Amino acid sequence: MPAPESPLIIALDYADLGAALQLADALDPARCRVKVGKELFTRVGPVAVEALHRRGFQVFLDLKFHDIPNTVAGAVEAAADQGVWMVNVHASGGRRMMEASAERLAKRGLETHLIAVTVLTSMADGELQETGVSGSALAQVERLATLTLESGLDGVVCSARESARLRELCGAGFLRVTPGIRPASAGQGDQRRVMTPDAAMAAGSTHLVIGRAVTQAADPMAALADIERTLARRS
Ligand SMILES: O=c1ccn([C@@H]2O[C@H](COP(=O)(O)O)[C@@H](O)[C@H]2O)c(=O)[nH]1
Repeated sequence: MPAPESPLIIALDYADLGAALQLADALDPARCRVKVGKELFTRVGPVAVEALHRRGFQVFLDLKFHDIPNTVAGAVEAAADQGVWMVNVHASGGRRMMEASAERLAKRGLETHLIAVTVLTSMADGELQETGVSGSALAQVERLATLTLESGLDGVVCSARESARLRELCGAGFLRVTPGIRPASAGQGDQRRVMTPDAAMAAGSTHLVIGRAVTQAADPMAALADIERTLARRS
């Protein structure tokens, strides 16, 4: 299956495999990728990834590993052994953790993209400061993205609000995978640093992660088609 040109990654945040596959079966693996996150993976395990691979999807395994270097490198290797397209760690786990993970993949010649979460898109400046970070979310994202680049990873998870700055800081080839995408008509829910799909692309995001705007829509496929139309108008 050739890689989709689309930047869209649909987050299959479901509590059971049946619901996730029901949506996956309505999606076209030539037109989007899918994301398996903590809820589905904790309930179902690698079976979810296998079922999506059988359907031809490239899978982003979004487990955001955060632990000591040896443990995270082992988990990243285990994800890559499942053949996932992308896996991630928390950049706040530090340089040695990220380097160990990137080196583990390189040593085995595994082509899974490895990226790092900078600051969760659900956090605004005030909430971040409660955790002991004194500057703004943007300053922390810049710091962690630079560390991620220096540690040899392929890109970051950030908000689309930071995409333009990170393209400048880390180069166009450094992936900017952005959740917190909200069509103009959608509520922000628990997300804080949000952007619309077209604004996110204009800002320089390389990939857009979209969950509830599609999965919780009354008609998920119509919601997705609307997003695709918005993006097509840009090109
Ligand atoms: O900073 C982050 C990192 C990961 N996510 C994940 O993306 C989706 C977003 O879902 P929506 O329903 O579109 O809000 C979800 O799976 C998160 O775990 C994120 O939102 N922010």
